[in-house]
Amino acid sequence: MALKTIGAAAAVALDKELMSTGAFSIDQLMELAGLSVSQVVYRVHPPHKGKRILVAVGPGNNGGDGLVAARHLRHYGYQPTIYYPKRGKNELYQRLVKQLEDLEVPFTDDFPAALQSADHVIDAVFGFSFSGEVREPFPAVINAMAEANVPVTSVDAPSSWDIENGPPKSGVGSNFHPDVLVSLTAPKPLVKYFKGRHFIGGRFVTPAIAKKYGFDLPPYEGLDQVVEVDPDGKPVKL
Ligand SMILES: NC(=O)C1=CN([C@@H]2O[C@H](COP(=O)(O)OP(=O)(O)OC[C@H]3O[C@@H](n4cnc5c(N)ncnc54)[C@H](O)[C@@H]3O)[C@@H](O)[C@H]2O)[C@@H](O)CC1
Ligand SMILES: [K+]
Repeated sequence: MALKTIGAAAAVALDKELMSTGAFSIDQLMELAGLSVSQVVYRVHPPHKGKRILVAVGPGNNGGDGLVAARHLRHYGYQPTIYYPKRGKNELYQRLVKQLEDLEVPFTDDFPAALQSADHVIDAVFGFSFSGEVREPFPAVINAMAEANVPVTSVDAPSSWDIENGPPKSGVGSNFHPDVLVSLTAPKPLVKYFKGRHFIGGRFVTPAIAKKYGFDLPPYEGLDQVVEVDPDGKPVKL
């Protein structure tokens, strides 16, 4: 049995459908996506392994998931730091920033320096709308994550990877292999190039939507917002 995936165009259509006929707001979906990411970090990197979490935040909704995850992690007792060089003008992003500021979560302009004192990194730079070559100021961030001595958890996609074809053959991102991936809603085709621990999150999909887009709902247990799966898509029992 192969792991079922959805391509970039299907991911965009599914997202739109949830927010139109599905009657969800973007805030709700982003909150649940970010909550999933925070639960994965708690599982793979519990606080006793080190509380300093550096979050690389991109300009779109993938970045928004990272901002939400950072807020939850702060409430779990971690010490997140945010790198957010291209801030979205959308008021949703501004509210997420305000919520972090009110929790006294620091923001940094120097990603490589912040990485020196981080215990874990969250890559929330790009998700399913990434395409082409990585533009400034993100090449240095991708390179730093590729060479990090601490584990990296990528949100929805390893940033800089092509959603269908995985890591670039050369240049920025060609050596970026994060340790952990949280696929939101459903895995994207790039998962076949990913070798680390793989989780599925985003516990908001109805059985009808999953059927329409041709994937299986993960067998979430109890209160969990995430399921770890093996390369065949079978749940990993802890
Ligand atoms: N239904 C879902 O699955 C949900 C998805 N969400 C998140 O939303 C993400 C998709 O968000 P968006 O569509 O806003 O897009 P992304 O966050 O994937 O990225 C778009 C941003 O990156 C920039 N960008 C694209 N290619 C670039 C390049 N080569 N160099 C530099 N910048 C580049 C674009 O200008 C845009 O600002 C998903 O991956 C997921 O993380 C959640 O927030 C909510 C629910
Ligand atoms: K990402």
